[in-house]
Amino acid sequence: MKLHIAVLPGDGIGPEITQQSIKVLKAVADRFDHDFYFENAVVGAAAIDSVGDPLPEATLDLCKKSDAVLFGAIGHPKFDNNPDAKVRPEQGLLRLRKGLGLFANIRPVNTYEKLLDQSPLKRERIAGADLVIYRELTGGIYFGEKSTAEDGKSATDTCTYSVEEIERVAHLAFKAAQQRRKKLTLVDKANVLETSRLWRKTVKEVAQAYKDVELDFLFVDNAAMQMILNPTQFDVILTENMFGDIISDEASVIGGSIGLLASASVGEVSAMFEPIHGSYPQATGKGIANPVASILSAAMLLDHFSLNKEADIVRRAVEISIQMNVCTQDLNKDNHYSTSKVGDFLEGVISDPDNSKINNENLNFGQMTII
Ligand SMILES: NC(=O)C1=CN([C@@H]2O[C@H](COP(=O)(O)OP(=O)(O)OC[C@H]3O[C@@H](n4cnc5c(N)ncnc54)[C@H](O)[C@@H]3O)[C@@H](O)[C@H]2O)C=CC1
Ligand SMILES: CC(C)CC(=O)C(=O)O
Ligand SMILES: [Mg+2]
Repeated sequence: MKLHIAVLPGDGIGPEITQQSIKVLKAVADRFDHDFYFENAVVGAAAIDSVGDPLPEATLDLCKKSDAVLFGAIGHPKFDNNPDAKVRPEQGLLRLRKGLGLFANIRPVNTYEKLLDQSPLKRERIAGADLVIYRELTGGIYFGEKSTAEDGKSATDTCTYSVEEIERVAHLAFKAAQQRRKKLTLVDKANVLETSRLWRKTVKEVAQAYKDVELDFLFVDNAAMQMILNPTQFDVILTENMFGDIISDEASVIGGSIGLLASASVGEVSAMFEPIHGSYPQATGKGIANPVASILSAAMLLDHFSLNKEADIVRRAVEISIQMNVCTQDLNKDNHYSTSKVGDFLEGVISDPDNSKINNENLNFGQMTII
């Protein structure tokens, strides 16, 4: 398959983790005879520094004409520490999501046996957790009108949702639930927010077309608690933009590190693949950032184009690296590997024509024979 992939490394650890995903995708392309073409563009603080705009037109154009976008992360402390800055890196990401119509952000959360004791949560609470968050991505309070009073003494952000915005992401979430354990939990704050009441009403109506899916509801404050107390109760979580942003970072604690959590942002036309974490500025250039969230996002890219065998191999390689402790310091304190060494290892596993590691029973996971 021929794929043109726009690469937007962004800021902080963005470039170093994205580089590992490209290594992995190139290894996949070599092994399976695909033609993947990569073209870079600037976004975020890097784009503000170079052209004064966090999402230059050329970047958006490249993304629009590419088959997919691989996104790193944006954000820089010089903006985080300056509330008066009018032009900000995060605007680049929000405009990109809006400009590409990426209304659904899909964030899978699972556990690895080897890491069950790495989580601050007890093994028995998290073992078997396997959920996916469908986060609405182009509406809600992040995109509503904002203002600050002239005297600087008050500020406003508005949260707006339309039925259509809710319906389109809800359909995707219900379809995902049908392919999984057939349970969908809507997370909202319908006891307080008008928009949440619209979500409940609309999602109940959408549910009529998915009678095989059990629908339940949780207020977001309770959901935040349940995520930690009993994450195995969840299958598909559907929620609005800001709640999804928050509970997915929280959910990353289950797996052991936010450096493992991947996502796909999809719309009618475009698709972008991005780790859920940010630019982790403290780690920039130190080789300590976990590249796996980005690499698993690349696996979601492969799935998006129905390259499921290829995506499985990438996920399998990640399992092997975790099983063999080939991990960055967030997961392996004593004997950690650098960001690029983890990438090299995964590239090696994927490139091995004999699948010696992939098919090695001693590595102790379910059988998967790659032909
Ligand atoms: N999608 C994006 O580009 C996002 C950008 N941001 C931006 O990133 C900057 C930093 O924000 P923070 O709140 O510190 O969030 P962050 O996600 O960058 O980092 C929070 C913590 O998570 C851990 N972490 C994150 N990525 C990791 C990785 N790959 N490997 C190992 N550990 C990792 C680190 O302990 C870090 O201190 C800000 O400017 C923020 O606006 C934040 C979230 C998402
Ligand atoms: C700019 C932020 C909305 C990015 C973020 O935290 C996310 O998408 O998870
Ligand atoms: Mg976030």
